[in-house]
Amino acid sequence: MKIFLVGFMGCGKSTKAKQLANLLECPVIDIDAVIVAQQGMSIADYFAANGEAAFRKLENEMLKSFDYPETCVVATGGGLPCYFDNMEWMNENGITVYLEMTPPQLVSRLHNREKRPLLKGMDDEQLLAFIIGKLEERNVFYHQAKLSINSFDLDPKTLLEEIDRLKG
Ligand SMILES: Nc1ncnc2c1ncn2[C@@H]1O[C@H](COP(=O)(O)OP(=O)(O)O)[C@@H](O)[C@H]1O
Ligand SMILES: O=C(O)C1=C[C@@H](OP(=O)(O)O)[C@@H](O)[C@H](O)C1
Ligand SMILES: [Mg+2]
Repeated sequence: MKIFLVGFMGCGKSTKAKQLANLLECPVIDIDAVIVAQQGMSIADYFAANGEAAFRKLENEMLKSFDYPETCVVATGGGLPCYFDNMEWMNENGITVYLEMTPPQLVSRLHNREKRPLLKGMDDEQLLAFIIGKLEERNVFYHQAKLSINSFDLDPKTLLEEIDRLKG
């Protein structure tokens, strides 16, 4: 079983992927971390050097070419499901889970904005407006996930139970 976690920046994909993988005793793959390791630079530096379009192409290639173990948990970047046929591909190759949060909940989790090039320099008010607008564009992709669940207070055991229920 491959579990793909999707959702907006700050919803907890990277953190929950590690927790779920711990519970399942399986490997965790964070696509952003794989890109950082392969490119030898941070996501922010990659954006600055090559631009967003190049990053989208790279994450698409990485998503599809990675040699996934049979059982694993995959944390995607917040934009990944919204480009090319990535969402469709994840639905064909595993169980997709949308970790949902309200815009104010997301703002409260996004302290480290310099690490995320799309959020660089924003104050709380600008960030809230940005999130509301971007979610409007992105929700159509995120909602293609097999399971949608609010992740603000979600403990990994409950998340795993919900995923197991889905598998039937
Ligand atoms: N349960 C939690 N309670 C408080 N802060 C959390 C919790 N889970 C994650 N965070 C923090 O929220 C931020 C976003 O989490 P992260 O896993 O990086 O999200 P994503 O990968 O979806 O962008 C990080 O600073 C992380 O430390
Ligand atoms: O939403 C996005 O477009 C992005 C989200 C980031 O990942 P996180 O969602 O883990 O922050 C990272 O891939 C990049 O900064 C772009
Ligand atoms: Mg992440």
